[in-house]
Amino acid sequence: MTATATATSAPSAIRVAIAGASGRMGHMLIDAVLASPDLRLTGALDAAGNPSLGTDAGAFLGKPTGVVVTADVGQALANADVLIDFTRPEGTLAHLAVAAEKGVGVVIGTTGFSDAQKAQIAQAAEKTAVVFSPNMSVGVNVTFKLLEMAAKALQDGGYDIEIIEAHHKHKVDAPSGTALKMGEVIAAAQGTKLADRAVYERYGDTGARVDGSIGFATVRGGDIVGDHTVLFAGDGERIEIAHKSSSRAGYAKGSLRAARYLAQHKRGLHSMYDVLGLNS
Ligand SMILES: NC(=O)C1=CN([C@@H]2O[C@H](COP(=O)(O)OP(=O)(O)OC[C@H]3O[C@@H](n4cnc5c(N)ncnc54)[C@H](OP(=O)(O)O)[C@@H]3O)[C@@H](O)[C@H]2O)C=CC1
Ligand SMILES: O=C(O)C1=N[C@H](C(=O)O)C[C@H](O)C1
Repeated sequence: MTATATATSAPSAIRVAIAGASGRMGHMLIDAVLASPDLRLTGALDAAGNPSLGTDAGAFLGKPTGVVVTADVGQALANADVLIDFTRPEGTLAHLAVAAEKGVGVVIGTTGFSDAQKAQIAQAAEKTAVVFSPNMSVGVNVTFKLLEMAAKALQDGGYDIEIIEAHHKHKVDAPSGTALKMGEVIAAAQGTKLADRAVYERYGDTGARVDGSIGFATVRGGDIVGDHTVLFAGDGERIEIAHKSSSRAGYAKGSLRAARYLAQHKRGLHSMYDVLGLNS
């Protein structure tokens, strides 16, 4: 989706603030919100020292919005129903703490959280509604479902599982949040835990592959938006389940669906499965 026109928002529009406003996802999200009549951009947040601070959030599109990019979380959330946050874990957690106090819903797209940080998100979701997913695209979430099915069906067939992901050269976390989630989905479908099976590195005299392990391989380069392939390697055959993003539009579109979903919820930790009705 590339939004081309600025829509006039309805009086009842959901008021949306964007964190990471000048980032790759921030720009996609601002463009998408401005093109959605049922949403209104009311806040834009970025890191202290970011060159966009003090400028109009729509300046990069040549579309003034009247919303000025700020590093002040309280100011960015003053008139917001929902915050959409694609920043870094420490930024997201700081924004979430303020949003939880104000009862502002939060869509968290940021990846790279530790287990302790994920527990903080769950705690904040007792006060406000949160959608937390390492991938907002409908296609990736359907891919998770396909992986659940494949992992169950192939469990006793001696298939070795490897997850290969590729992203642009600016990405700072590895493996991607999506790749980790794929590993979790597969492990859970097989009645196990990823932590007991994951192999994140191989180098030198590794020995033979450990049966039942789930291997991860990471590629970084150029402007690759996001590719994920899960390989089930058996005797005499291989199955590959892959998703490839050629644009960030799918992530933005899914995030807006999550924002609309949050406008109907007061608290609780929700996933994109909840938003998309994929739980059954
Ligand atoms: N769930 C999903 O569907 C998707 C998730 N992602 C995830 O979203 C995140 C952002 O990705 P992307 O847009 O490519 O990254 P960018 O680096 O392009 O943008 C991040 C933005 O957040 C700002 N930021 C960084 N640290 C902080 C902080 N501590 N407080 C406030 N703002 C901060 C950056 O400002 P500055 O440049 O000044 O540091 C920048 O404006 C990543 O974790 C990525 O993995 C990405 C795509 C899809
Ligand atoms: O950093 C990115 O770009 C992306 N990050 C997410 C992840 O870590 O899974 C989602 C998507 O793959 C793009």
